[in-house]
Amino acid sequence: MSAANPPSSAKTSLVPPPDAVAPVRHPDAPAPGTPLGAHYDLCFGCGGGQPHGLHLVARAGEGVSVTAEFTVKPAHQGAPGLAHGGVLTSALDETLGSVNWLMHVIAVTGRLETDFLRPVPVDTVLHLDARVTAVHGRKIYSTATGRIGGPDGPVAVRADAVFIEVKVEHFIENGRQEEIRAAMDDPDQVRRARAFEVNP
Ligand SMILES: CCCCCCCC(=O)SCCNC(=O)CCNC(=O)[C@H](O)C(C)(C)COP(=O)(O)OP(=O)(O)OC[C@H]1O[C@@H](n2cnc3c(N)ncnc32)[C@H](O)[C@@H]1OP(=O)(O)O
Repeated sequence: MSAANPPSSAKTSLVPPPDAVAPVRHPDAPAPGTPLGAHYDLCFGCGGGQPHGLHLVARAGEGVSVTAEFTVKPAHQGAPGLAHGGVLTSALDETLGSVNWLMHVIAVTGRLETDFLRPVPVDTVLHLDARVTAVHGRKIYSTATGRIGGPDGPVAVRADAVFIEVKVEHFIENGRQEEIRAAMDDPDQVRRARAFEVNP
């Protein structure tokens, strides 16, 4: 797609087309309850190497779903004492991004639409839940919620998304060489696979 010729809104719809199919869990996907770990140490969403990142921790769920937690820190404020909306959207984006690994697919966010239902104070644990609802070619349709006060608490944020499956070239051609080289040299084989689409 060229930047000068963006897709029409019909092409970026969050509603799966009628011939979309159900997502298929990869046979080697981690068992429900298994922590997924960071896909990249410097990822703003999940990496341990980002001091002000979200440090989001995700676990495999049933089917093609994950659960995750993110604790809102003072560095994540927008209004005094409240989480910034963009940060909450990042937490939803990261959780939705991680669920694609259960299909052993590498995908990037194409479209993400967030509803903000309740304010989220600093120190709150946001309990996230994301699942893939449908797949159509390279398009992956998914949905996520973020609850406060516990995993069964009220929904504070929710999002619907379309992720687009990409090949390793997406990162190699568009990323900075120094980070790409470092990620490729990562001794953790699973993390390397998740970043670069090579089945371990
Ligand atoms: C590795 C895990 C990382 C996880 C981190 C958390 C997730 C992220 O934040 S990823 C970072 C944010 N996202 C990005 O940077 C993506 C930037 N965008 C791009 O690189 C490109 O536009 C990209 C790859 C999405 C699509 O480009 P391209 O590969 O040329 O696809 P293209 O052939 O135009 O479209 C393929 C299909 O996707 C659809 N599509 C393309 N863009 C969108 C969009 N924005 N929304 C919905 N659908 C779209 C097209 O309509 C087309 O559908 P169909 O097959 O039915 O015709």
